[in-house]
Amino acid sequence: MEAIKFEELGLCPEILKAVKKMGFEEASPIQAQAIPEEMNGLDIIGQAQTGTGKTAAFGIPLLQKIDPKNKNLQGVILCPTRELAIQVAEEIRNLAHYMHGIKVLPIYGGQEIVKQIRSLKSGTQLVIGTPGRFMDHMRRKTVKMDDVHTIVLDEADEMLNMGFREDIETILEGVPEDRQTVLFSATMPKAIMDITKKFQKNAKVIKVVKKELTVPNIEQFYYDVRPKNKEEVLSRLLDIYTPKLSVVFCNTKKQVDILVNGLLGRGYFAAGLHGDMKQVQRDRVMQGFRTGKTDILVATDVAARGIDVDDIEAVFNYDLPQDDEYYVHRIGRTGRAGRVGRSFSFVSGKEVYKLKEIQRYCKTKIYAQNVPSLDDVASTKIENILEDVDRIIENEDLTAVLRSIEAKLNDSDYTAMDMAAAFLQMCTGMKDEETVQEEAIFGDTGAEEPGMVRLFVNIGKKNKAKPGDIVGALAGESGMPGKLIGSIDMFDKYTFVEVPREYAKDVLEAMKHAKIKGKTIAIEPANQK
Ligand SMILES: Nc1ncnc2c1ncn2[C@@H]1O[C@H](COP(=O)(O)OP(=O)(O)OP(=O)(O)O)[C@@H](O)[C@H]1O
Ligand SMILES: [Mg+2]
Repeated sequence: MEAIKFEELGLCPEILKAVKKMGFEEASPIQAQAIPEEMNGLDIIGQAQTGTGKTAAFGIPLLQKIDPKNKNLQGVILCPTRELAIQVAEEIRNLAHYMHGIKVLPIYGGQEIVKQIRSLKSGTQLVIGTPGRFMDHMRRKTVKMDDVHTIVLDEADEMLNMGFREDIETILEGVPEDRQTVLFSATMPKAIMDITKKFQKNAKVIKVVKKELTVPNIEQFYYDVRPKNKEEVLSRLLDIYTPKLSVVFCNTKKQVDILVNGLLGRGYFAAGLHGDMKQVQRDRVMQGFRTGKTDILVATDVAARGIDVDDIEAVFNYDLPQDDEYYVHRIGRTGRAGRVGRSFSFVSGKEVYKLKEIQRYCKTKIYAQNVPSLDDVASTKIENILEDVDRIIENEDLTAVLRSIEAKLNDSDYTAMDMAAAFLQMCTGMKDEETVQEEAIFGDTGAEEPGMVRLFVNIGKKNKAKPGDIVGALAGESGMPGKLIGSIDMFDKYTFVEVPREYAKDVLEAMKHAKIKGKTIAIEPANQK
């Protein structure tokens, strides 16, 4: 298809200017096809692959329809997760950058409702919200629905899924009947298409037709890995492919917590994201990931849909997703807006049949690969370093360091080869990075005394361990008797212990396999709670 320029779509000059500023050169196929139809006021069901600009495809025509002089609410965009609501609001704000008098507000649970009410009252025309919190405002009558002319369901299939459906129905009942209802997603199962009839009038289906549901610029691999080896295999793949940013999907919150601890213990900059975390913490994690302070996001499916972070180069299915659609959305966190990406899925035993089914659903090929050996990892590390060496020798001025090397050579019996080998050894060892990591791992864990780190110990429901037993186990396993006892408290199946910061990492490592009265216990930093 001929590329379509934004200028051909009849947009107002302010939006055209904003689109240029955002670096969009031409409209993506879904934008080219959906924007004109939406501007004609039609109800739309839009389906296009992940990362192909659906947000702007519904955001641009919606902004064009907002009357800046009218300070009432006019448009509502619903998203399944808080992080997505924040991100979509950001993209819409960028699109509205040159438009005056338009106020865009994300509202989601976990944020102070009083603050939201105040912002809503100050003349917000466009709200991007999660269904639960939006409904809350409808009930409190803190949103006025009379002038709402457009409602968008981003990730419509997810939102119309059983879990969200009632909320969505309630919201739609509160919106004036002559509204425009717009649904978008990368997947649109038939069952959902049937439901949409209830909410839309003569909806026009706009499907950017592609054979595969996943984007072709993602290389997809899978590995047969026993559950207990997953963490090790993940580390090897991270070391070999060195993705700038990666997302690792797990099926449970608990697995997210366990894996984050494991990766931190191995010296990676990882952080977890799941629904049991406080909102401030979720925001902090996303912020850290977007700015590259954290380079591995370990998440449940809360991060599977819509999340758009430029440098995600790899997605891992640490656990295979339960639903086929989720595979599409999860791996779609990479390979966005024409970039390349890789996905790695772990299967164990019979799960390979599930993977084959996913493959049929996506109409794509997922290639089997052998788990890389430690030798592979070591040689890749060396190759990468030697590539850096090429680049440095070609591009950088080395006069000053050459002088130091010369001095050392004159001063000793070493050859230049000896020194180069020692440097290479040092570079592959990564020892320094681990010490830098220390502070980042534990942060403020809420320990009473300075210099101490509070660790949670999960002793299991039926384990009748006492504080003394735990301290004993800690001391015995880590081989640091006497040093570990800061304070210890006991409540229900969780207890916590405070240990000196410099030992905290060793304790975590040692306690992975520790047993109290024959039962294994789990231990983790308190700031992960
Ligand atoms: N026309 C365009 N040209 C270049 N980049 C674009 C264009 N439109 C959108 N983008 C950028 O592409 C990225 C992906 O867009 P977006 O998040 O809207 O994808 P999506 O189709 O909603 O994906 P998902 O199904 O994962 O939600 C964003 O960073 C967005 O700013
Ligand atoms: Mg999207």
